[in-house]
Amino acid sequence: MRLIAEDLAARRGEDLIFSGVSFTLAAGEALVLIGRNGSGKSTLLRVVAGLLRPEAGRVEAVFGDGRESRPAREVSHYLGHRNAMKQELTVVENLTFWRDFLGDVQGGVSLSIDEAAETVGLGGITHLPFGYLSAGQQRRFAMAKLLVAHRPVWILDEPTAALDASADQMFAGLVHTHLSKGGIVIAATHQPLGLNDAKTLVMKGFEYREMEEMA
Ligand SMILES: Nc1ncnc2c1ncn2[C@@H]1O[C@H](COP(=O)(O)OP(=O)(O)OP(=O)(O)O)[C@@H](O)[C@H]1O
Repeated sequence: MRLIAEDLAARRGEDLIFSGVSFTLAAGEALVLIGRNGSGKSTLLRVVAGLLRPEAGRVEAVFGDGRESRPAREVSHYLGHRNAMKQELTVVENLTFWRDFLGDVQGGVSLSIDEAAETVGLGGITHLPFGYLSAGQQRRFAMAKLLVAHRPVWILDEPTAALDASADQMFAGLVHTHLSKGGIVIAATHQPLGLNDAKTLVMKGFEYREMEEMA
């Protein structure tokens, strides 16, 4: 499978944030978005995830010889700044919802909720309401969401912001395993996350580009 973005443009409110963004990622490849605050990294990730309609262009998952394609959002996990979990529900209830809602794509194999909890280092507390957990524990369970439903594309927006070094290391391991199995990762991150061989895309933001042209 390949992830292909062609000539994407996106608008927030009145402002065109970027245009002409294209990239191709093959199985096992990662793309890291680089750019100052407000340059459009989160906006691009939300477009790829299908959470924001592009102003122009398209982003698709293309299979085999290219005759079959699906919108990228149908094969993607999105881990944004927020955890996307209900505070009142237990961890098991939250992860069960995501497992059933997202399902496994492409005959992939996912982990059970207990296995995923063990993998993020938090086996044994999945019966607790999500809201009872520490911020770091909550983030680790948000990462477990990536494991309970198999989706080949992981879209990650600052996934380890505010986490301790061991959580960084744990998550880098998850990313590495995902890529080694032929997964695709597109991320905005200031942590290395084991993405040393990743492709990079520099986001400049529209105002910045206009200023550069004027200078
Ligand atoms: N909901 C929104 N409505 C209007 N403008 C928005 C909205 N969200 C973001 N923007 C604007 O879009 C631009 C790009 O924001 P975006 O969050 O994509 O940047 P970023 O590169 O991810 O920044 P950061 O590194 O700070 O997370 C910014 O100028 C921001 O003010």
